[in-house]
Amino acid sequence: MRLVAERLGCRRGARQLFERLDFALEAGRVLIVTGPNGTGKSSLLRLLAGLSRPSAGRVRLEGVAEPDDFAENAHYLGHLDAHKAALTAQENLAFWRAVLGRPALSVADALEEVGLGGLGGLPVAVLSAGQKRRLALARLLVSARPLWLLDEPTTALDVSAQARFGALARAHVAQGGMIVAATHAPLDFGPGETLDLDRFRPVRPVAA
Ligand SMILES: Nc1ncnc2c1ncn2[C@@H]1O[C@H](COP(=O)(O)OP(=O)(O)OP(=O)(O)O)[C@@H](O)[C@H]1O
Repeated sequence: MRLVAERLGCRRGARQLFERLDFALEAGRVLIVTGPNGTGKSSLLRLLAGLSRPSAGRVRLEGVAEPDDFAENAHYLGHLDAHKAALTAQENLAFWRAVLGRPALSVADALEEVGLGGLGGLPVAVLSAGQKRRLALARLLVSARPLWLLDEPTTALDVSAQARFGALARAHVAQGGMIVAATHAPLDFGPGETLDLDRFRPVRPVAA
């Protein structure tokens, strides 16, 4: 499996954020996307997830049965955790496991993996910010999807949760998964490259 971006451009409102972006990500590799605030890291991830359209170029996933069906092969984890506050952690995760399909870990095992074993019966409303983030990350584990698109995945995580998630991410990559992660933090998710989005800002003509 291979994720390929060709001559990608992204416009938000009146601004061209980046253009002429090419990359190819192979199975078992990681792409860390960096750049100052506002360069378009989240916009790139949304674009890869199919939540918005590029202003130019295209993205494709090679080596899958339905090449255009990105959604079936990708997990997108944005800034928002997408939990129902009134439901318990277990109920939220069971919902996502049923909706996402391709079941992987059980709800109980996924909660254990992210260090939430014992808290599954609590309503999400009473969880701390870091616990909510851990629950969002557990979603990656209940449904098997090769491509993880992660926007600042370690926000609000304490040092041990960061290490724990780093190990889960490296295991995913070691099994042939792929990760594209936007981050300001140094993340070790396995072998791969760093993409500095700042290098793809549009070049403005110099005034005469
Ligand atoms: N819906 C929108 N309409 C207009 N402009 C937008 C929209 N969404 C984002 N932008 C602008 O696009 C730019 C890039 O935003 P984006 O969130 O992709 O940056 P980022 O690199 O992820 O930033 P950060 O490091 O702060 O998370 C920002 O200037 C933002 O204001």
